Formats: sequence, structure tokens, C-alpha cells
Amino acid sequence: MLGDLYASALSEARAREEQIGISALEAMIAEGAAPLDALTALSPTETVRVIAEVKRSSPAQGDLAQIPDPQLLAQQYEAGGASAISVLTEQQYFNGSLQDLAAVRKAVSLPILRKDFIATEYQLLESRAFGADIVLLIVAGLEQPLLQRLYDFAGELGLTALVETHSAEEVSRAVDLGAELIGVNARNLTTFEVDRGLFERVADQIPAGITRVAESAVASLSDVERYREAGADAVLVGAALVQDSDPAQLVASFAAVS
Ligand SMILES: O=P(O)(O)OC[C@@H](O)[C@@H](O)c1c[nH]c2ccccc12
Repeated sequence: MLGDLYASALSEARAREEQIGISALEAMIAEGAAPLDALTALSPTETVRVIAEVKRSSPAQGDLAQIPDPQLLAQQYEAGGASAISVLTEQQYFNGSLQDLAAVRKAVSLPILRKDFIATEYQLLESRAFGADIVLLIVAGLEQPLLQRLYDFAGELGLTALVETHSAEEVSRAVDLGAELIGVNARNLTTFEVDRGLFERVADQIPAGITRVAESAVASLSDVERYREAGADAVLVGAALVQDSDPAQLVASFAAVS
């Protein structure tokens, strides 16, 4: 399945590249604002940081919410005290787009994570051109030399990489890259199985000084509390927020966990 997700994301990127070439992206970057300092925005503090996600559907979870106005949702997240916003931009499986990313960029002043299956320099350039400050790099989906190349290029563009892992072995590959922001995804992207205990089993493998993000499977406050007790500096929450009638209030309750 992870291979299908990358194949789809890459074919979408190739189609976009026929419309907007590399030099056009570089011009957009030159004209746009500098990226925000996401590492500072997500740095450890007395309460857990919340990265709130704009996600309409996923292959693991099906249709979650229509989200006709991603800007409004992002503003509700910001009002609730989110530290960053995550936007799914993959179209075929997640029903997202780069237009969603650009719209959210205009609506909030928080750092924005582009959530997609990034495997090329072109996708990193477009992330920056459309206003992302953070990009997701998934260890399970990329061989180490390519992962390192993308990590380094993201840094050259001023992007912060959230390096996503799903095992102790992947955590050590993320550390080897020099990652300063490491995520542990409770959801296996090949089988879609959710393992709520994974974060607490691998968190200790992440050296002090690196910001730790617990990703996925937060259904309620007690899940946030469990991740926090296990050492999460931040939690990344999607489904629970997009399906709630008061996302600002739910973000606020999560962000109050100390
Ligand atoms: O909806 P959830 O269970 O709160 O999960 C959010 C986020 O962690 C999840 O969307 C995610 C984490 N890593 C990914 C990689 C690709 C696509 C999606 C994801």
C-alpha cells in the first residue's frame, strides 16, 4: 500500500510539473515569504504542542469530513491554540490539494506541514512555493541515500523536515540523518494497523534535544495524556478534530495537557 501511495503522489506531481516547471516554482519561492521557524514553534514546553490536521479522507479511515472551507477549519485550530497545522495535499487517496495548502497559508500565521508522499526534489520545491514550512519525510518509504538527499535539500530550502518512523530501527535511521523533529506514527502505512503503544516503546530511542511527535490514533483526551506521559513534545491529530463539532475547543483541551 505504501508503494501505491508514493506511485499516486508521484504521478500527481509529474502532471503538475507539466503546468508549473522548476523555474516557475523557484520564482514563486523568491517572491514569497521566508519559511516560519517550525522548530521553535514546536519546541518542548510545559504543555503538549498540538499539530492539527486538515484531512478529508484516508485509505485507512475512509471519508472523514467534507471540509468545504479548509481556511475556516485552520482558523478554528489556530484559535484553539494549535502550534502548527498539517494539510494533506495528496489527491487520489486523501482528497487534498496544494490549493488547500495555499488557502490555509493565507488564513493562519502558524507553521504549516505539507502532508504528502514526498520522494523528489520537485515536491520539496512545490512545498515551499505553496507556503509550507514543514514537510513530511517517511522513513519506511525511502531508501536511506534518497532520504538523506531529500532531508538535506529540505534544509537548504529552509523547510523543517518531520521525519516519520514506525519502529526503533527507523528511529535510528532518522537520528542518523540529523533529524531535529521525529514523529512516531502509531499507524502502519502498509497494513493500516494502529498500535497505540508504539510511541511509548520507542520514545526513549529518540535522543534528548530532538523534538518528539506522537502521530495518529488520538481519539480522546486520555490518548493525548498517555502520549504526553510517554514523553511526547507534540501530538499530531487528524480524524478526531475534523469530525468534532467544535474543533477549536477540542484543540484547546488537548493543548492544555501538561
Ligand atoms: O487521523 P489521525 O489518526 O489523528 O492521524 C493523523 C496523522 O497522524 C495521520 O494523518 C498521518 C500520519 N502520518 C501520515 C502519513 C501519510 C498520511 C497520513 C498520515
